[in-house]
Amino acid sequence: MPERPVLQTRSLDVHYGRGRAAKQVVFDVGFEVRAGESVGVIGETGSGKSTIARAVLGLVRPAKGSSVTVDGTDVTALSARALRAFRRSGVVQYVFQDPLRSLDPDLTVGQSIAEPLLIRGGLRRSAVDAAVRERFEQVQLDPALTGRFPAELSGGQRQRVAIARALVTDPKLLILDEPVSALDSANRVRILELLGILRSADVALIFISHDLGSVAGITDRTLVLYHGRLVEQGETAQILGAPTHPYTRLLVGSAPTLAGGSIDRESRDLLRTELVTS
Ligand SMILES: Nc1ncnc2c1ncn2[C@@H]1O[C@H](COP(=O)(O)OP(=O)(O)OP(=O)(O)O)[C@@H](O)[C@H]1O
Repeated sequence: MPERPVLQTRSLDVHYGRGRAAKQVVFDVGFEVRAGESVGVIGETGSGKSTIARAVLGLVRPAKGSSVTVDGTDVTALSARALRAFRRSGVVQYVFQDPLRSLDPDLTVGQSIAEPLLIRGGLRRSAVDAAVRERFEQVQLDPALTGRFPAELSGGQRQRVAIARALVTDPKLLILDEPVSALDSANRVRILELLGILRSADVALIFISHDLGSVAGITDRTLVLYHGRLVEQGETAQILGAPTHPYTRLLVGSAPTLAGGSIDRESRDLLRTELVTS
């Protein structure tokens, strides 16, 4: 394993809004992800999972004193222009829950996969085409689909295209935000298998999910967020098998309800009582 983590956050605080309207949603979050590692991020709706991902991409500005270092660069210290260049470099890529959000409906899927390389520039057209073909193969898509538009594909195929597009810049860090939750169970399994294959490719993965079964299947370590705070982190088997924090115990105990996106009111009330008294 290389010495330097691909991602390191320290004292990460994020607020939304300004002045009196400012609301802190992430508090003092610190963690690392290394090359080849797959890290799950779990926590109920609104716990700050996507906000942390946005901070890694420089889409939200963390508070002073926070640091988010990606491949040796502290993104919190970059100017707006340098941040755009950082995102264009493709060192970090983000896959959304709904691939229709990340794919341009007016581009064929082949064009969509090529786009990040064309934006970054510096490659001949033949090299771009070869990279698109290679990624199609890597995500096990039929090459005959290259000329189709996103609307002409199934949800599972579209998510493969979104993953291929994310991989085409050879990212060091791939953030997957609920990548399987919009899919039916057969496609969900296929995409998880695919992500399992990608794990060996030395890409660091962050896998944000409500589905603890998926997290158990493809991550080495897991971070547990509760109201914007990192309450527990460790090996996934330990976190899901023998959680120590009361919130994680509740989350794991109510796993089936989490599939719906949020724990129920009764559990939440119980949790509050437990946390206050723990
Ligand atoms: N652009 C925004 N402006 C103001 N508040 C926001 C914004 N985006 C998110 N929030 C708030 O920040 C908190 C954390 O939201 P975030 O989307 O990071 O949670 P999450 O854990 O990813 O939730 P989910 O599982 O529903 O995606 C929530 O209270 C949310 O309402």
